[in-house]
Amino acid sequence: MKIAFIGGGNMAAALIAGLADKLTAGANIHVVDPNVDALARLRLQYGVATAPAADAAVSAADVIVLAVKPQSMREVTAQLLPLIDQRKQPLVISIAAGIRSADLSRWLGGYGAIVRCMPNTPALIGKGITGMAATAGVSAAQVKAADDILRAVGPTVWLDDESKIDAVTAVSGSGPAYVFYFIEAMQQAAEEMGLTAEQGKQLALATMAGATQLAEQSNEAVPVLRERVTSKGGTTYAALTSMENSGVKAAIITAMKAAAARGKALGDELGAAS
Ligand SMILES: NC(=O)C1=CN([C@@H]2O[C@H](COP(=O)(O)OP(=O)(O)OC[C@H]3O[C@@H](n4cnc5c(N)ncnc54)[C@H](OP(=O)(O)O)[C@@H]3O)[C@@H](O)[C@H]2O)C=CC1
Ligand SMILES: O=C(O)[C@@H]1CCC=N1
Repeated sequence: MKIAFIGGGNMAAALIAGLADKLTAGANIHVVDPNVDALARLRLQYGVATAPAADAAVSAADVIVLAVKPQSMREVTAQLLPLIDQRKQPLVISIAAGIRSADLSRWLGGYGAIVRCMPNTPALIGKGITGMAATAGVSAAQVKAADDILRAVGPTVWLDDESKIDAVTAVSGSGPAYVFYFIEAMQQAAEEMGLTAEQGKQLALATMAGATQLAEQSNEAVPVLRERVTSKGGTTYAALTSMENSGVKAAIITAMKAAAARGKALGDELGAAS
């Protein structure tokens, strides 16, 4: 399978890391990006082929992964339009937040074979998760190809309705940043209470990983696991009461809804702008 990435930035690099390792030899991956430094890094690390602009290798690809910023997508599809074989209909996978398949299809001359998906950066270490939705013009073989590609970096979750991708974006696409933010807060608190930065980091990371794995492996619901930590009148109760009084849970829910709303707004703005 020949895969062409359009855009070789953060998220493309995370996917390529997983793919180069698991799915296919690096030589079958071609990356297009105007940033020649980024291309040099990808060549060196993963042995992929690269080019500063879309070329014949894109025309020859079985799968084209659109991994540019949502704001660049209109321009990129205009560059790709003359290079894509409309009869062969190679699979187009977009990972961009907000951009809808219907707009991509229109920009690509009424294109049918589009899968929209939302991966996340833990893909870099094969621990990603991706929400996916296929348009009606995607063949069963292409659905499998899309699933194989994204599963090289973690599990996939297929959605019956593309509009749900905005919710996936808010949960798992942006999610790693919330987790890092929480870890940063734990580390800062650790230091303010007299631990070293290294101790704070070690304790916070092990706690995050341990609690997550416990939640995954336990038969009990997450609130039950939380209650198990919370002794009556104890330290956890003091912390959770403080969080509730500060509205932490409500603020997280509001923040995630803001992420989903931003995804929808990007789709509205950039789709309508075409
Ligand atoms: N980062 C994340 O955690 C996630 C990101 N996404 C989505 O992935 C997409 C990429 O995000 P991210 O990797 O973070 O962004 P980056 O800015 O890191 O990567 C985008 C890359 O595309 C390049 N580019 C710009 N114009 C073109 C062009 N015409 N042809 C080819 N390449 C071009 C950019 O070059 P230059 O810098 O020179 O402009 C840049 O290297 C976005 O649409 C985002 O919504 C999805 C899930 C998670
Ligand atoms: O922040 C963003 O817009 C992208 C999409 C999900 C994660 N990063």
